Amino acid sequence: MKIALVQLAVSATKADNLNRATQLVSRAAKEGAKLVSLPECFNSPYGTSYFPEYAEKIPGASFDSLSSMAKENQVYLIGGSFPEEDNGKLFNTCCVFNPKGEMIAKHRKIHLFDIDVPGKIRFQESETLSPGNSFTTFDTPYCKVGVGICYDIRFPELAQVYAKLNCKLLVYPGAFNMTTGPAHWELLQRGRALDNQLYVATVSPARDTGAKYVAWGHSTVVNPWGEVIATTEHQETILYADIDPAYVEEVREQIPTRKQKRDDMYTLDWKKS
Ligand SMILES: NC(=O)CC(=O)C(=O)O
Repeated sequence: MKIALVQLAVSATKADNLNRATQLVSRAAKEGAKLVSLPECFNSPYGTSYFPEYAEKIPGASFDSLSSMAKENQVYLIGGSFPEEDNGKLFNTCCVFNPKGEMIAKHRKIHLFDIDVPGKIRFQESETLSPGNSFTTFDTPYCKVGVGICYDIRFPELAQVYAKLNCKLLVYPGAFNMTTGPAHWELLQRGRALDNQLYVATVSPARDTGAKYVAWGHSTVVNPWGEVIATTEHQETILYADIDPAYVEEVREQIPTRKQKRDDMYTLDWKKS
């Protein structure tokens, strides 16, 4: 399965973001991608003050555009994320569409990005957002896919649950920054991929040095062996990679850690379906 990660240059103008996303998804499909992903906050700048202003209901205008992009281009589309308003609460939400344009999954960021690194970065998503409470997977003809958003990648248990649910590819739309990006972005992806012996893809917005929150960029794909098989710098681009579900099985047979877990000593316990 050829996948395409759209590292979109996100501006403060929602209509421009939607137009650029439409063009780039169409270009990715013409290049043969079967699954395309947009980045976190693909239609608004990333920041707690922007979330209330840019929030939309689901369904709504951005939802409709994403649905059309998937249908017109006959692709599975992971719609990055946008701020969602529901019953007076805001969420950082990713909608996933099948090639008919139907929504087949919706992920609300489970782990909110609340950090304070003195002198570097303080960010408190919980100032305006509420967390999601569900796991998100969907089926394609090629393999099952698990979805997380950005900070979700820091929680190995989530990736482990997805691996147990038989996902062979995890996709994280995400916007790391100039402090945590160089330090942790690739390391986390390789860790999640190697621990769970599956593919991990991350999709960042392009870097805008004039923005309040400067994204690291560097959208990347890591294979089940822990190798980076595709990556890029920080400009707007489309990153392509081939996902081979048979290779996941091959690696799992070669190094059978999944069968060697000591369930008599520890188990992964999850409380939601
Ligand atoms: N923006 C995020 O949600 C996460 C992030 O930047 C980090 O974990 O670092």
